[in-house]
Amino acid sequence: MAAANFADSASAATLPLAGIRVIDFTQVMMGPVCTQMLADHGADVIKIERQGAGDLSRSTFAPVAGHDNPIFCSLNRNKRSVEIDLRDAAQLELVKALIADADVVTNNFRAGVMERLGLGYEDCKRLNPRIIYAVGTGFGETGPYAHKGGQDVLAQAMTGVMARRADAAVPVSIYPTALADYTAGMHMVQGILLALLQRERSGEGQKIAVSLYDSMLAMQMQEAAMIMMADSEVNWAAMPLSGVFHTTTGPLVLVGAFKANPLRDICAALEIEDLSLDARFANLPAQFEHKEALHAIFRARFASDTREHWLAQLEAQDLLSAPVREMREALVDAQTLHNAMIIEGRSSTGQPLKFVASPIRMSDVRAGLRREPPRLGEHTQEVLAEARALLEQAAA
Ligand SMILES: CC(C)(COP(=O)(O)OP(=O)(O)OC[C@H]1O[C@@H](n2cnc3c(N)ncnc32)[C@H](O)[C@@H]1OP(=O)(O)O)[C@@H](O)C(=O)NCCC(=O)NCCSC(=O)C(=O)O
Repeated sequence: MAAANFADSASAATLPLAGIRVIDFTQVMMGPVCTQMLADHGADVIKIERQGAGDLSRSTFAPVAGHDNPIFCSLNRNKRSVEIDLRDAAQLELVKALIADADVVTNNFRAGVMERLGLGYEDCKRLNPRIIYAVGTGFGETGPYAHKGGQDVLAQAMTGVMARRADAAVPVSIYPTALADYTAGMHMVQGILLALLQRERSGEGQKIAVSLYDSMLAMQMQEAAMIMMADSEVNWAAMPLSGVFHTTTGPLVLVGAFKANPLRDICAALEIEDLSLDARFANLPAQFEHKEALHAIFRARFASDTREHWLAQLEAQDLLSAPVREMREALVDAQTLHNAMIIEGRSSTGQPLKFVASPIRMSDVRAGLRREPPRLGEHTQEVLAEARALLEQAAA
């Protein structure tokens, strides 16, 4: 039962993916973050879960298990949950009836799992030539690592992302969140939308595949081109006019870039002589060479006053700068609230639900919370009745 403060379900019909049905075999993060984006924007996402345990993220990491686990909740709003034993022939037939009538099938099992279940792309295409079949793996469906279990941190480790984080005091934020899962999940969304568009013209579906590994390589497109085309490493962390600096009231980050003479402007903000006139710091190569001397001057100035003071000074020079802060602060920030980035509801058991909203803003519609994250198997009877009706219809 939906709580009273949920978005009006009638408004779902106005969302861009209204009428699109997704049979969703995904679990943990890469797949669920993709299908939540589809669900937020109006798709009917039917989440197929293992009997008894369900999605691994119902029981991972968080202190609360099951339906109330915030990790699970953050990835599974606006979906229906069905508990199914895919090894049971009768239940598998019902799932196939759903696929025959659906638009999209998604999974992020290890390569080969869906084929062994009789639910590979060729099987699904035979059931429904219009089906769009989206696969997320760790490394690829074939190739030397296809058999390995995939996980976010492994993809970051193997593609150079982790190696880049050599020093915590740098203006690059990498690793300590599920970058690979989120990126690959968003690539999966894009692949599905592209295939939906192409289906408009061709009348046929197709398979799209993404992996954690490829997404991490793609994310580093600039650094990769520098290595392959100029045999040079871009080290954003070492940029001489950027860095994290400590003030009397907390750290700030300064990115001295995208200006004609950022060093002159930094000096103006710090109210010191213009160091860009000093031969040691006159150009970028010289600034690299004497970075330690430059940063010693910056550090001493920043340490002499408050963060608020220095941010105002830097902003007055239109220098890119920001406080370095905890996520707790960002979640209640005026810009976060202004952007409507938090959506709230209350579950049917009375649990407060509070999530980060879809970051995609559309001028005519706004995705919201229509369904609470489902209890395991909450919609089993309802969805199986729909599947039986589809089977009867097909037989008639
Ligand atoms: C996450 C995994 C390592 C989990 O590995 P496993 O738990 O060993 O699962 P597998 O995918 O290998 O296989 C699932 C098995 O469960 C069976 N299975 C699944 N669903 C059902 C149902 N409903 N009924 C019956 N049986 C089922 C399925 O047939 C397979 O059996 P068999 O056929 O007998 O094998 C892997 O799925 C994987 O590499 N996925 C791709 C990359 C990925 O998404 N990684 C997690 C990202 S999240 C992340 O990084 C993070 O949050 O941290």
